[in-house]
Amino acid sequence: MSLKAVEMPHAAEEHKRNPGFDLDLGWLRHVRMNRSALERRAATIGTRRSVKKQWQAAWLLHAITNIDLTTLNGDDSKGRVERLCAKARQPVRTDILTALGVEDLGITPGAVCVYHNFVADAVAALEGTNIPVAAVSTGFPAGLTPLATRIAEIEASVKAGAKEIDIVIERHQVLTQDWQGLYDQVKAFRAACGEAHLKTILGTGELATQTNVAKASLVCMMAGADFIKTSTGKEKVNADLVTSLSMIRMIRWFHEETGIEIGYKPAGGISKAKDAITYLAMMKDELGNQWLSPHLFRFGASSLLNDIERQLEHNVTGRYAADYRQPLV
Ligand SMILES: O=C[C@H](O)COP(=O)(O)O
Repeated sequence: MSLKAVEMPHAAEEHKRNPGFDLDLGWLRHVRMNRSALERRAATIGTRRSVKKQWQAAWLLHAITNIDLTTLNGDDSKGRVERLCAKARQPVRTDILTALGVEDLGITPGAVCVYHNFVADAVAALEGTNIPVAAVSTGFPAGLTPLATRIAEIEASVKAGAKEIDIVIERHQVLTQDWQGLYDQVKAFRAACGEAHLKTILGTGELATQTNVAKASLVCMMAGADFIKTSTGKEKVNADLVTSLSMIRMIRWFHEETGIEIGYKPAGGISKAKDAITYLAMMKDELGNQWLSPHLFRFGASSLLNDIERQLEHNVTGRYAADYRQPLV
């Protein structure tokens, strides 16, 4: 099998960061999302092309590079975080990689994502790799601790070695259309991040409308977000394709107006390899190939990698799952 045509991107690839812009309420007034139109479009994603067998493994290997390998549980421990980091170092069994002929590609996930208290343990466990540690800071998952506490939390996570900070916004600011309040907070979070990249979690399942999702996305990008992310994984409704379309269309619009490429991170409930391929197809169709790179696209996921590894094993043993004959090239 040849996997040469699929470029394996490097997580540390140089990329122009979002410098942030003024809050433009006039632009915000033009933002409207039509849920039925989004639903119609979402229903077509992944249905127009079929992935040939030999490309399935390539797409899945690529998807691994997009994963923020995550553990965010109340019973997390140093041992669990170290096991997760060991998995990040070797995300797929060597015998599977050898059978695929890709043992030399050095495939690793986009980041390891943990609570602040485990950042130092993760950094130590990943020493000698180029896998960054991402921290969920700012009172995750509700984001309702005092602002000064949240800013101090970001600073502490950066000091402990986090290269990426996933913050949560205050959902009520969106529900009451307090765009200035949201902008000011995200701008303060961006300043506290310094060189660390800022991902803004919107908690989309709690934002009531797709227009709210789109407006919150835009405000976060104006305030300097490097990524916009759907969910904490703790809301009742987490990532889905309809919400993803609202967000990535705002990424497209922001890029058209400013020239700045913002990353997208769907998170929560994405656990199947075939869903990963559907998301990649959506990114490719809506934003183009460059948005498949880990510096512009991540899955926030705790169990997706396990399913991808299982599917790769099926692939090398020639047992192709029927529902796996899916979209793409
Ligand atoms: O940001 C990542 C999510 O918390 C992970 O959610 P998951 O456990 O449903 O994959």
